[in-house]
Amino acid sequence: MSSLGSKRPREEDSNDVSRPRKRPGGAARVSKSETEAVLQRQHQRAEEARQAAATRGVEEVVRQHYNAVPQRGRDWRKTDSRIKGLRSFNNWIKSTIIHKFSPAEAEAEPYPLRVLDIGCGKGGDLGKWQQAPQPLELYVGVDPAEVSIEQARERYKQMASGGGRGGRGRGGYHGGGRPPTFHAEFFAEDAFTYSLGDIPVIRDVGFGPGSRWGPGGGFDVVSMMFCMHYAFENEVKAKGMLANVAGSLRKGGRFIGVIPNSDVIRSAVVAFHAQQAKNKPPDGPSGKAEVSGQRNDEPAGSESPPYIIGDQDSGPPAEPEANASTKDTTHAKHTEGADGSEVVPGVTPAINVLTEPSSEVNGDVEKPKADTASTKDDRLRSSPQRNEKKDDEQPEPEVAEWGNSIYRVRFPGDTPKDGIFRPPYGWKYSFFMEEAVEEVPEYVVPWEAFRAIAEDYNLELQYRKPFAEIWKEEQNHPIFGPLSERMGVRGRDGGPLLVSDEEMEAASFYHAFCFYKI
Ligand SMILES: C[S@@+](CC[C@H](N)C(=O)[O-])C[C@H]1O[C@@H](n2cnc3c(N)ncnc32)[C@H](O)[C@@H]1O
Repeated sequence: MSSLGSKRPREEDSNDVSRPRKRPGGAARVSKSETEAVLQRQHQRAEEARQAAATRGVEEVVRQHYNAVPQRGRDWRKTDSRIKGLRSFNNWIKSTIIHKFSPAEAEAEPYPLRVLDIGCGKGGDLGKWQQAPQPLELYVGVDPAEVSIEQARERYKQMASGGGRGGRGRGGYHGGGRPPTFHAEFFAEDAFTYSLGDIPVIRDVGFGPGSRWGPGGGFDVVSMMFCMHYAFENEVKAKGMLANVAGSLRKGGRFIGVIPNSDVIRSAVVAFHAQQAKNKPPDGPSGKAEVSGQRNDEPAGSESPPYIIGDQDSGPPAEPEANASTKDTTHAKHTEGADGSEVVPGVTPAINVLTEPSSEVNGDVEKPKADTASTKDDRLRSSPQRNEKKDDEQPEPEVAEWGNSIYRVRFPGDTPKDGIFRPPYGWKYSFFMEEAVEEVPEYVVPWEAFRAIAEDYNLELQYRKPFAEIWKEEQNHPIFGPLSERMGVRGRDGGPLLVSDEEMEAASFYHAFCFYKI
């Protein structure tokens, strides 16, 4: 498997072979120098382990987290889950996006789809693809969490043996019921670091940049549900991810997905800074460096270089991040803009001001580091206690944090005052979602910057919408309306919404998108 960026880490053979213990009393014959040597080796090993843990990549943290998420049965998810409304709603959104963007282009000649699901997890979307309006012939699932991949394989096998539940008549779009009509393969692979062109079935279908002289990829749809934000740790990963997406798609193919909405993040961050300014004593400077869309590694006051797409070291222009309501028209360019202080309608997260150890370096603000997420305990440290300042202590910087009893977002350090994240990579926050995500590091995907970079890969924006708007627009659709009832988003016969306000606020953190490969 070739690497897109770095070299594949080799799995070292474990040297941890237990030796037989010395018999009792044997220690007495070990000399002092031998004991010292053993202690020194132990010390060295402990130090190596500490260093390994400190440098453990974010991908490793994410992989381990998803591997450890228990697989719960559908009955549990439908009855015992505290967030069953949110689960149903998110599944309905995914089904709707899959349905909307995998129709036959030439209705007269429908052909079976080839779908690549990057970050497929435990195969939760297999049933949705089974129920897509256009039949599939091939589904390829890729995810670095090998336990999840095994569970996805098992799920497909169960579907193939007719063991799935639900189906169109019983539970909507996410069960199966009928054996799948398509062939499926699953691979444990990091799709941001390694080229997917090395996976035999993907190579067979077709993989490559493509040009007007030759073919590109052979997939009709690449799907990335709740996954792409992990790629924005750095430029190499984000572009590695895009090279895999674009390399897999045929001309005219679609790239669909859902991710956290940077407009929501920006609104929350801007509101946080506004609150900070209000709390500031009226006289005198705060002494705090202001982060206002300037690269963190530049001296304060220097001008940002012009943004060149694809240039390793350039950030995007002070991006007027798009208003999230792009028109749903094929090939429509995303043109709406919004000023930096806009708050996404209907989504004004409550901001908590917590304190955190300083990330300021020499008056400049250090960009969030790509290290592991802070622990839940860190997160729950109460602000009043930490605000107790002794006279000789420097005031601790405060960090943006918001959420409710279901979800929580928290930046570990400073954030740009205008909510514009430049450069567009590496803006880490920790994310907690009840029953689903335990304090995993995620990265802001600054939308306009991402859209511009995607164009470099011949991916043109076709659709982008926040979840809440999708619900508003599609709830009475002749297909998606009844589907929402079958999936438990609302009661039967146009009954009440079964998603609580807190669940809807958590869902409103996300938006969905579709790009078109030109
Ligand atoms: C929130 S889960 C979503 C799973 C599934 N798409 C869904 O919607 O239910 C995010 C998934 O992204 C996967 N992921 C994280 N880093 C990845 C990478 N480098 N390549 C591919 N998948 C990745 C995780 O392992 C995890 O399964």
